[in-house]
Amino acid sequence: MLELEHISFTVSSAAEQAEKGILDDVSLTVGDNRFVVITGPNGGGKSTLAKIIMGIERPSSGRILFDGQDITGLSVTERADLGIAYAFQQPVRFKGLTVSDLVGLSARKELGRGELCQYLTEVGLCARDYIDRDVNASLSGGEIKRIEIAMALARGAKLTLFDEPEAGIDLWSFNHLIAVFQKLRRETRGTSLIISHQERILDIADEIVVLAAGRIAARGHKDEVLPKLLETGSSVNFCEGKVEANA
Ligand SMILES: Nc1ncnc2c1ncn2[C@@H]1O[C@H](COP(=O)(O)OP(=O)(O)OP(=O)(O)O)[C@@H](O)[C@H]1O
Repeated sequence: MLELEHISFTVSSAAEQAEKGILDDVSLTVGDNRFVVITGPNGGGKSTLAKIIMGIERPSSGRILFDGQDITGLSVTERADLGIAYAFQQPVRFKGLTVSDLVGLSARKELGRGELCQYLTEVGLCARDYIDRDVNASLSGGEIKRIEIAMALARGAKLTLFDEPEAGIDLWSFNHLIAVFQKLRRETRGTSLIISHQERILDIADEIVVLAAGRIAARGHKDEVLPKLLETGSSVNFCEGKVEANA
């Protein structure tokens, strides 16, 4: 279980010569084997929250507990050892490594060729064409993205964070991606915490969290939150950090 307790994050803004609040008193509990989607307007603080959960950024105040253990002061590596994994919004390209090296490294165990192929096929890549390919600039953004998701699947962490997995992939691959997430949810392969703007990903969620202006504006079962987000007549007051339906 992941518990965020009163997380705030501020940075010093040189331009304004003042502290800028990015996250403001965010508290959130995510149970085991849940499929939770965090959404909200650009700049609302979603990626920052993901980085704080990963250990890339430290909160200015508040605590993070994972399976009851306070991990606020732990490094990225220590958190990875506890079972927290992350698929980046802009995946990194590694020169000199093949796709199979990366997926194998991610699994942290020896993977047979069959297993490697299975992970690549799951994300819509023809395994034969990619398995021995170098991970370099010749791969498209969408291909890199799918390799990154295959790595996350191979890792099989207790908690996997996906930051805008839909970014930069075409419609065909997107359909595959939806199928991958549906399968992930069906097979309850650990907890998935997904940052997304995509309605079809929101629609798979057990729970939707709306983060706006650094605060949790709405949170609940998708059947409750999604209609409010989609309602044509709703007044979505993201700036003040709340989502409300018109009376
Ligand atoms: N280190 C930093 N220094 C200054 N401002 C920052 C820093 N990190 C994040 N921000 C600002 O905080 C806000 C939230 O950024 P964040 O990337 O978390 O938003 P987001 O909800 O993920 O947005 P998007 O949907 O566009 O990806 C943005 O205005 C961003 O410019």
